[in-house]
Amino acid sequence: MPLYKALTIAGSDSSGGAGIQADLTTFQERGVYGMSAVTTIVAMDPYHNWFHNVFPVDVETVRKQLDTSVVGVGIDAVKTGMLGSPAIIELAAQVIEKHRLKNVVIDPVMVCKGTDETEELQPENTKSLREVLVPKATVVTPNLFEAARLSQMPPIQSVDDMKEAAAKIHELGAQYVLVKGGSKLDAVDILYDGNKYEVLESEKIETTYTHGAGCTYSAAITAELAKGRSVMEAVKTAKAFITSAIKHSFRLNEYVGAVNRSAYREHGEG
Ligand SMILES: Nc1ncnc2c1ncn2[C@@H]1O[C@H](COP(=O)(O)OP(=O)(O)O)[C@@H](O)[C@H]1O
Ligand SMILES: Cc1ncc(COP(=O)(O)O)c(C=O)c1O
Repeated sequence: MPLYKALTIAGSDSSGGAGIQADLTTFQERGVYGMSAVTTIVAMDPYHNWFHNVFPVDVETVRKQLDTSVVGVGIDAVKTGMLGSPAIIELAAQVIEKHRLKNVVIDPVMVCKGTDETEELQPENTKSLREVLVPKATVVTPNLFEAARLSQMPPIQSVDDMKEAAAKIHELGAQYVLVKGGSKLDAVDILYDGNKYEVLESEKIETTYTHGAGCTYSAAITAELAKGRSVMEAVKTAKAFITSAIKHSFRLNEYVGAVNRSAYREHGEG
């Protein structure tokens, strides 16, 4: 069997549900070898309402990690998650450009579930994401909040708004835009390639245990692209994978529940 390799450039989620922990376990579930460059460390405060503290890693340390996988090993696909600072966003864009990386999935993480989702964690990153990194994406995967920020639209409230946002984000230079409706818009996602809107639907699951959903979804897309699948095939497989992971999600504590990345292997789509 050929060995397919994927890289995640993302934050570490100390609670294990999202971030690089989600990405590497998803790569494993999808049969792809995973490597990582840690950009930030997120710690949740168990004494103060699960408050998220974000500790950035310095740019040179990120650069050395990227050299390890990109130059030292070689990769078939890459995804970015929480990047921590404009300097790290720019570094990721430079590495993609310099090494002509293919199969680039940009998950433009701006908020964490379990926090107030109207509160953007690092607003200074949005400008760099729009201008520097999104244009390099094979696929960019914003949720509703992130799609509004990237498209500079007011809050997104309908599937038509999602389509409008997808078109505006496509104009930034991304090849495909995947806007995720999530629990607010009936788990409908819109995939736009500049010509056609594909509507991806799944059953909406009544749960708040969705920590790690976005990371897991974009990591599954990345793994499928690493194996040579088309964007459409990759997104369809990843949608089935994340729907099963949400269906079988579990409680971590009084604040949060995480998606279950072994669910698709254990239960299929059921
Ligand atoms: N309650 C739910 N039931 C089914 N699918 C969901 C639910 N919530 C989110 N999803 C789906 O999970 C994937 C990740 O989306 P979302 O949770 O919006 O990402 P993020 O973690 O970036 O906010 C998308 O396909 C979305 O439509
Ligand atoms: C390091 C890191 N990346 C990404 C996220 C976003 O996670 P989700 O997949 O739930 O949107 C979080 C949320 O806590 C995080 O801690």
